[in-house]
Amino acid sequence: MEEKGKENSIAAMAACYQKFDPAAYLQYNYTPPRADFTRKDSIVPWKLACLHRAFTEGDVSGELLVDIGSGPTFYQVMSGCEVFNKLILTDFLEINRQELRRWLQDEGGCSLDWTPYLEHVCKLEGRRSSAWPEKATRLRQVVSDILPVDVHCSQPVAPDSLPSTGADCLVSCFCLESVSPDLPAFTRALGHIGKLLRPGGHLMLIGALGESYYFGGPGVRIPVVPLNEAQVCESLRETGYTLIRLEVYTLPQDMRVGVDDVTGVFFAKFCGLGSCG
Ligand SMILES: Nc1ncnc2c1ncn2[C@@H]1O[C@@H](CSCCNC[C@@H]2Cc3ccc([N+](=O)[O-])cc3CN2)[C@@H](O)[C@H]1O
Repeated sequence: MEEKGKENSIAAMAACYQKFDPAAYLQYNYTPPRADFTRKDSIVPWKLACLHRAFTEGDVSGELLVDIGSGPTFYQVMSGCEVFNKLILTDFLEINRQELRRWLQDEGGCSLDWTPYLEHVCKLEGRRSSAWPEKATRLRQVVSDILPVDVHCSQPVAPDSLPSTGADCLVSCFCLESVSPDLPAFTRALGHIGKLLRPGGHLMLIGALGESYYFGGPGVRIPVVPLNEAQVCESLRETGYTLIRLEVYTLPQDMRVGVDDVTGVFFAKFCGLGSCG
């Protein structure tokens, strides 16, 4: 696609996000049935289990974890916040960065109660679920910044906002495929964020399979580039990542609630350029 065409399709995607509604988005995806902690086959417990295992199996370490495209959610860093002493959250929209700030400042007015998530991750860690306030304190302590990000820029975050050596680990959930007009744009975005990672660092990626749209609020239909597992792995291989593990969740019928046409979710753990370690 010509340069002008690429710019136009990315600008059109950015325009879709101007009506994104964090509260509605959280309601659609982060409440039952998709976030039902009493059900083994609910999506959110599956994602939290993947993240817990990936962060605690011994090969992931360092100082700095960066979450790319945090949206208005924290679940994706509730395991990583125990491993890293510094955590940077990022999002494209100020409205999402505000939502993150509201919870971090613990001043009330948040759109979602994260307590059941904190309790569940405590249990995954072998702790009592009543230890959730300590986990909330830990998460609030390690978050050092909430930055604007644009994965379509060759430099997705402001220069000097990360150490020159890069992040030790990146996590990104449901972002790249939801902001890329097509597969080449998805692959380019992957390359852009890969430059934020130190050699041998790790990338944890959660994304939607077979999704062509989702609702980011009432009537806010946002296009998504439909991906299958092979395309995800090919894009990551092209970008120089080494696959450590790929896990796939297929949505049961009652998890298809009309807010998107996603058929599956993938969790992928990768190691960046250079030796894994
Ligand atoms: N250029 C950009 N660079 C970086 N971030 C950007 C950019 N543009 C927008 N953003 C930022 O990226 C966005 C991230 S939210 C994207 C939602 N992804 C789709 C949605 C998610 C979801 C969740 C759960 C489940 N499930 O089955 O449980 C399924 C699904 C599938 N549907 C948003 O925060 C925006 O602010």
